[in-house]
Amino acid sequence: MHLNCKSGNQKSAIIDSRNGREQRPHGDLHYQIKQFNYPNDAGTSLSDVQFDLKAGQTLGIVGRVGAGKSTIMKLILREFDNYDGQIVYGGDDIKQYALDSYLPAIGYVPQDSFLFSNTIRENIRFADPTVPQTVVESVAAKSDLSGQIANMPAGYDTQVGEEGISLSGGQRQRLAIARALLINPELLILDDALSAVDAETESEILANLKAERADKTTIIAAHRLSSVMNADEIIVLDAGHVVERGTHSELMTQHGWYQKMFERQQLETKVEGAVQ
Ligand SMILES: Nc1ncnc2c1ncn2[C@@H]1O[C@H](COP(=O)(O)OP(=O)(O)OP(=O)(O)O)[C@@H](O)[C@H]1O
Repeated sequence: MHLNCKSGNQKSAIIDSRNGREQRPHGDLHYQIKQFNYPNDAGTSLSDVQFDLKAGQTLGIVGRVGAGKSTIMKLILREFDNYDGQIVYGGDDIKQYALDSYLPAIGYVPQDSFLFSNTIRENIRFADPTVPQTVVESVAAKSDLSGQIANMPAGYDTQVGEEGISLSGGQRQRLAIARALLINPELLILDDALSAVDAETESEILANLKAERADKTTIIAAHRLSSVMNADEIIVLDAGHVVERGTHSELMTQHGWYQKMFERQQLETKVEGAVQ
């Protein structure tokens, strides 16, 4: 089972490769989708989406609501196989890997993650309950959650979920990132996973990830453009197409959606700061 797969998604019948490659994918990720339509959906959800990422690089994906950001990730996560195109990771088509080897190498953090009725510690080390406390503390620190846990009634033994305290949206997101980091994923996918975290905390977490994951790949989909501005490449999607691409500074000279949206968000941040 994939650690963070969204439940309830309509899935096509994906086939686990018999005699599939039983190896963790690592290295370059080549993504080339000519076309993808959801089963039973008349519209085209992705069309001509292409990018290449080397191990250690970060890709940012932005665009309006429903542009297709999550759909890009779903294909990497093998939720659907019925696309025209190819995704090659570590030299092999992702369909050639055994799912049990492939999926545990990917840390997927959605906007909302589930929380078990259990302690903070067990929630973080869900993927491997034998992991020592030092590792749990280390991933909590990288997710900027240590200080918050220290202030909870019983620290890492604090019960959360139905029978315990409830966490704020930002705390839940940080816990989900800690949970994903525990498996030291080759590819970390943050799918609007920092939306409830304030901008300052977000930049601390992103700086930690950059420092700690020098040879690992990260994909960040976000509405807040500050989440992706330090990415090696940013793609702007609209209705399943890539309409702009480049680094932050390149996109800021293109006078397109990215530049306008970035300036608008900067202004909103200033106004909010002045009101507070
Ligand atoms: N399981 C599904 N079946 C059919 N259509 C879907 C499914 N999931 C998403 N879609 C459609 O595909 C398109 C892209 O959706 P997607 O969730 O990838 O967008 P997004 O850019 O991630 O949006 P958001 O910013 O709201 O997260 C939308 O039109 C959406 O309605």
